[in-house]
Amino acid sequence: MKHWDQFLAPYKQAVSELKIKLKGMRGQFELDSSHSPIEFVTGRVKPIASILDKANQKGIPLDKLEEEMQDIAGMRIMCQFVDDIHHVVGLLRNRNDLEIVEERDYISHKKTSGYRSYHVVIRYPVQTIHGEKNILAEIQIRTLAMNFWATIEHTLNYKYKGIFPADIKMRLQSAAEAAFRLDEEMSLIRGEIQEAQAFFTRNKEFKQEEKS
Ligand SMILES: Nc1nc2c(ncn2[C@@H]2O[C@H](COP(=O)(O)OP(=O)(O)OP(=O)(O)O)[C@@H](O)[C@H]2O)c(=O)[nH]1
Ligand SMILES: Nc1ncnc2c1ncn2[C@@H]1O[C@H](COP(=O)(O)OP(=O)(O)OP(=O)(O)O)[C@@H](O)[C@H]1O
Repeated sequence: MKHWDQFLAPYKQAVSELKIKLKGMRGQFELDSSHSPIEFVTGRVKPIASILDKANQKGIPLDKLEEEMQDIAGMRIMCQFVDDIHHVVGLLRNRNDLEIVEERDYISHKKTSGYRSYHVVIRYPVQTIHGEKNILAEIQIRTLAMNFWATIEHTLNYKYKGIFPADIKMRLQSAAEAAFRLDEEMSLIRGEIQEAQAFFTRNKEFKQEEKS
């Protein structure tokens, strides 16, 4: 158990730091009074049982986890619009506190399940009392609609242990297309939505100023 605590410590540190940094980006857009491509951010360290399951399924030896399991530290960035995803990827590419080692575009190339997201694998340096340690982390970037679909599908996956009955599989695929059409529709009225959001923000600030 102490061994796992030691092994996972840099991953925990990376997730905490990345949460602060990525949430900080949203705050910076707010300060600039410009549309934030980041709606919200979550992160997690992969549960030990899930690490062991995945290592077993993929034939990864436990002494090769650091190099071969890319999602022990995982972040998720949720965006309002599909275009925001590309904006976020651009922001990540420009950072010099992390290095992008791989990008997987499951938006242009959706998975057969219907899954859509943009995945970026990064190498991230964690400062420890024993010096710098580079770890791999996975950042999944998706719209709110893609996240809704993926969350529901993930839950059902647990229930059916990955083997969906044919009708559920079909419904999930058609729900994924409906979620994507929703993203496309929202993109068409993006200007209107952002104008309304800017109006609400100004109004809120004005009311707060009036109170103080
Ligand atoms: N809900 C849902 N999530 C998915 C699906 N496919 C990938 N993901 C998410 O993306 C992660 C893995 O992304 P991939 O790029 O497929 O990584 P991989 O190493 O090729 O495949 P995994 O063995 O699934 O990790 C998973 O751990 C999930 O969080 C899917 O069909 N449904
Ligand atoms: N990159 C990530 N950022 C935030 N949360 C994540 C990320 N990847 C997975 N999660 C969530 O963490 C929880 C546990 O993750 P776990 O690694 O067991 O799931 P998984 O993504 O299905 O993994 P696997 O690739 O092993 O199938 C789930 O609720 C999952 O949705």
